[in-house]
Parts: sequence; C-alpha cells; structure tokens
Amino acid sequence: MTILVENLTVRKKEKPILKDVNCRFEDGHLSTIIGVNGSGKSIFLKALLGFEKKDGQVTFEKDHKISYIPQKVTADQYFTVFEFILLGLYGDLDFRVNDGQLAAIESVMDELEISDLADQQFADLSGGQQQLVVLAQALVRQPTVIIADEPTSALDIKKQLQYLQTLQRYVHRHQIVGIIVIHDLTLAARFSDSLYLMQGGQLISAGDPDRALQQERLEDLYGVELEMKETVDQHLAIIPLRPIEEGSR
Ligand SMILES: Nc1ncnc2c1ncn2[C@@H]1O[C@H](COP(=O)(O)OP(=O)(O)OP(=O)(O)O)[C@@H](O)[C@H]1O
Repeated sequence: MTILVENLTVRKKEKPILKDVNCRFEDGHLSTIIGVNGSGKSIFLKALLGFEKKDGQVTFEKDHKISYIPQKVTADQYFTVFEFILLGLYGDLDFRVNDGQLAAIESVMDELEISDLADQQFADLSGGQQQLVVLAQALVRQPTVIIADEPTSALDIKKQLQYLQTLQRYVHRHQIVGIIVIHDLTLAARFSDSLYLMQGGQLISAGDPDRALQQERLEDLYGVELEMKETVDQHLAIIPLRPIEEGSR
C-alpha cells in the first residue's frame, strides 16, 4: 500500500492553503510532518482523508482501511473505555464479542498500559489518557493507513515515548502507512522513517529525515535558534534556545 499525492491544492475562501503538494507515502514507514502553526498540516491530513474540496489527486494504491486520529477528540459520555475501544471493531462485530476480538483489545490495552482504565467512562479521563485510548481504538481496527494529528500533545514524557514506539512498531510489523503531525522535533527525529517539512502550504522536503533535520533549515523554518546534539543512544536531540530577531540574519 502506498499513497501518491499529486499537485494537491486546497483553497479556503479563495486563498490557497495547500499549494501544489507532491509526495508519496510508503507502507512500513512512519511519516512525520512538522511545520509552524497555520502552515497547512491539518488541512493536508484532511485532504488526504477526502474531507477537503481539492484540486489534484490523492491515490491509494489498493483497498485501504483508515484509522484517523483528529487533533481534538470529542468525548462521548456514554461509553466506558472498553466499549470505546470496541467501537474500533465496528463493522466486524456480531451479537457477541469473540475471543479473538477480546484478546486483541486486551493486548493493545496492555501494550499502552491502560488496562486499569477499562471500566472508566471515556469522558471522565484526562486528556492524555483519552489520547492513549483513541490510539487503542485506532489500532484494534487493524487499519492499513493510520493518520494522526498531534496525537501526543497531551501526554507525559514516558507516555509520548510509549505511544510513538507502539505506533511505529505497529506500522513496521503490519507494513501499513503511518502519517502523523507532531510539534516536538526531538520526537520527530527519533520516530520518523520519513520526515516532511510543511511551510506556507508547501512540502519543502522530500522525506529523507537526515536532509530535513539540518540545523539551518530548521532554524529558518521556525525562526528559532536551536541546539542540536546526539543523545547517548545515538538519536538527535533538538532543543529550542531563543527566537531569532527579525533582520538578524
Ligand atoms: N475554514 C477555513 N477558512 C479559512 N481559512 C482556513 C480555514 N481552515 C483553515 N484555514 C487556514 O488554513 C491555514 C492552515 O491551517 P491548518 O489547520 O492546516 O494549520 P496547521 O499547520 O495544522 O496548524 P497548527 O500547527 O496550529 O495545528 C491556517 O492559516 C488557517 O487559518
């Protein structure tokens, strides 16, 4: 499964928001999109999903099943966490939940360390707990494409790592397409198989993380001075130091 994006343009109130975007998302890759607020990342994801009126083409190579995790999750009051995750199997469910389905739900809850939340009301959970439960629902559906918009924004640092590790492992193991938008550059560097920079509605890098994560390029993109160094486990840490003053470069 691959997704081919050709000459994708989206306009809002006649203003172009996405401008002639071309790229290809490969299966078995967790692809990350980074970029400043308002650069068009969410609209891009929605255009991939077919939620936006667009020019150009988005072609899915074969039959696909998408799990989409939006930026804001609406909490339905009436579901427990278990029931909420079970909804990921909507379409496959019969009058009873079979042993395989039960095992799949238990396994994903276990992996994300949310088993103890099973009987709680989804709406009563913290924002971070809700993000983990939404991922569990997305995975239990066994998608061939998973698209997530800032899925780790409410998580503590351990859960951010667990979340992205679980997601990347799933993408690799099942050879599916994973596409996420994320603001944390160190996490993006650590967990991206492909990495794209969005600037003013255009993708300005072709997906190679090493090329995308060049210091000067990122400093120009964000207007921030950065410190970049290798961690003890040979990943890149990207630390924002200070905004670059207008006209100082
Ligand atoms: N319905 C709309 N009408 C007009 N402009 C819109 C509309 N929806 C989005 N936009 C504009 O499109 C641009 C891109 O929005 P988008 O939500 O994709 O940004 P983003 O990169 O995801 O930002 P963030 O990092 O803040 O989530 C913004 O300038 C936004 O104001």
